[in-house]
Amino acid sequence: MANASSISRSLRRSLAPDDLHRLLLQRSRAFVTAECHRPVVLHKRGPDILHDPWFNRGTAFSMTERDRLGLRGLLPPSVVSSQQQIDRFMGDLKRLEQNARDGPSDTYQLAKWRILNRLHDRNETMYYKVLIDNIEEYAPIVYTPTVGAVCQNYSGLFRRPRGMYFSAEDRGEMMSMVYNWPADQVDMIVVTDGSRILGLGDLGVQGIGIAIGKLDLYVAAAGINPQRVLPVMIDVGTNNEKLLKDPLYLGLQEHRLEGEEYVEIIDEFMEAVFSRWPNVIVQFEDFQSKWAFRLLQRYRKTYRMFNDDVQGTAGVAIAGLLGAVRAQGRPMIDFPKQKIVVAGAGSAGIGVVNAASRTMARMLGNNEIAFESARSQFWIVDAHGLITEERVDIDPDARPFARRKSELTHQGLNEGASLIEVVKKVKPDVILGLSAVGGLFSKEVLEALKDSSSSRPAIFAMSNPTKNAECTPEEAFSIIGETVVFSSGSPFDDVDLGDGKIGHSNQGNNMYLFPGIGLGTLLSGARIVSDGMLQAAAERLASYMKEEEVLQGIIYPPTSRIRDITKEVAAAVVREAVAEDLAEGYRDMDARELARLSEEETVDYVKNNMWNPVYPTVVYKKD
Ligand SMILES: NC(=O)C1=CN([C@@H]2O[C@H](COP(=O)(O)OP(=O)(O)OC[C@H]3O[C@@H](n4cnc5c(N)ncnc54)[C@H](O)[C@@H]3O)[C@@H](O)[C@H]2O)C=CC1
Ligand SMILES: CC(=O)C(=O)O
Ligand SMILES: [Mg+2]
Repeated sequence: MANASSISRSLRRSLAPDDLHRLLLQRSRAFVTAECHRPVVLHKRGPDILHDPWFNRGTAFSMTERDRLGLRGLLPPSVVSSQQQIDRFMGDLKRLEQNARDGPSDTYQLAKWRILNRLHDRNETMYYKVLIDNIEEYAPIVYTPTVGAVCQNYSGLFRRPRGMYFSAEDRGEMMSMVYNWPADQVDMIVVTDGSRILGLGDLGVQGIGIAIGKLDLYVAAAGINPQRVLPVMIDVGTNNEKLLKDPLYLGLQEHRLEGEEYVEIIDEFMEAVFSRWPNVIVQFEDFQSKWAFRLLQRYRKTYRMFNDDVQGTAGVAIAGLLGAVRAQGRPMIDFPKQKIVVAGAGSAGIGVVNAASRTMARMLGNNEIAFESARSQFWIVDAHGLITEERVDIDPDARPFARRKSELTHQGLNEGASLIEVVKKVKPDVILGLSAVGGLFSKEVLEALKDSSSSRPAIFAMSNPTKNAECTPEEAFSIIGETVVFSSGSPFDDVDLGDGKIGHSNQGNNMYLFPGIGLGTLLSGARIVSDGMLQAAAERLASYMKEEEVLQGIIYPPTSRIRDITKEVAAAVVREAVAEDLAEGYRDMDARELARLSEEETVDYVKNNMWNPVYPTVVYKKD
């Protein structure tokens, strides 16, 4: 490389002083420029580059660099300039100052999330030890409600990528891209397309936060090895106009793909991950309802997968509904007599009604009459009011539960009747909200519930995050009184009812089931996740609660017991997989050995296979 000193003596002599000075300056500029552009030879690829602060440039890596360096899929799809990176960082910093001046809000929770996230980046073992030992305090940070705010602010909070991103631009590349992930073994994938994150709507690529949060619980509650989990975002665009206009948004800045094009991308993703990791389990999370049902039907008989919002939520709701029956001092077998009003007919609401009516029907004899009788115990109200068979363009998934014309006259209700009217006329034992509408169980609705035919009406305000809860426990206990059984999707504190009495606030969230469903499927080696396995999980959660607890209105365990309950749920799933002849075994434990295990031995087997956050002995071996 030429430098200033390489000007020959004869040339120096032949030039006028000014010309020589100009030439020297020119040459020195050229030298500096050439030095800056000299390629840096890297001896690492993929994640090792992203974790090296000297070489990492995050989202500013161009697409060709991502391909050259094995980074495709390890970063959100948008390529940004270094100035945009700085703008994003400064915007985030300023927002924090602004919020702090306005008083405490999500900011305080987000600050905790940032500190935990930094620990997660530095030392996974320590991060999970902190999380497991303080799960009650930190589950609301890494999971709902704070994870909702994290997703909303993701582009600002983004520092270091976690997980994989498959975008519409990666069509035809996924089969090779999966090899950019460093781990040869992946047990659990949580995948989202960001189209319905909690009750916050379409957050596009920013929804990756929910997949990360769910996998944190897989590690903390189920003891899945953190080196074998993979959060995934499938970015097919977003219909969130605000994000589309945001220059700092990290996802594809185009509207969502629909129809067959969309399905082809998800198909390609499934083929790619199962081709590299044939034993992986894929949990679908927070897909908008129309795709949630369709993709579940498409894959559930061929792949080890389940949809948490449809199936996990259903199981948790069933366990809680059975708990509410017991809280009335009645046996679980009385469940089919409960009248249940459900607000919300999306993936979660319909998933609950489907599974709960099947549970009732089984208790009634599992025949056609039983199914008809079970169906008639549910009233579903959506954004357009009560769903009846007179509904024009009725959603096919809701159709089986539409109230019949003959029943309507008898009940004095009409198509589209409001929630208040329905509660007044039906006098339900339970109202269950999966509507994503905060405050939907208004004072009037709660007043109407006072006329419930139950001695202990139950309220499930299951929508997330906190601001979307259909009502708060304070509202429920103050309006209905101490008899009410209350649960919510995001955590609330118990309510002091005076005279030493406590109004228990249960957390009715699928986090009590999905970790055990995943772990049980893994340890049984079941090729699919059957209805029976899901039912076994729900029943184990229901029976986990002791009589004296449910009589006090405690229908779900506290988060502090989540590791223990997950172990029990996983063992129930393993046993059901064995009973259904679906289990193919795991590592040394083949199907025959699994079948020989007693109930107690199955629980031990699960416990022994759970990862614990302890530093392993590390030794150096030369290649
Ligand atoms: N606690 C838990 O474990 C879980 C909670 N959820 C929560 O459930 C909520 C809904 O989830 P999806 O079903 O997937 O969403 P979705 O958007 O598909 O469904 C929402 C439903 O609520 C209905 N709705 C809207 N306004 C209403 C109103 N004023 N009255 C009655 N119904 C109304 C809509 O018509 C729709 O049927 C979300 O907030 C989500 O966070 C979801 C899964 C698990
Ligand atoms: C808990 C959960 O899965 C949801 O709110 O979507
Ligand atoms: Mg969800």
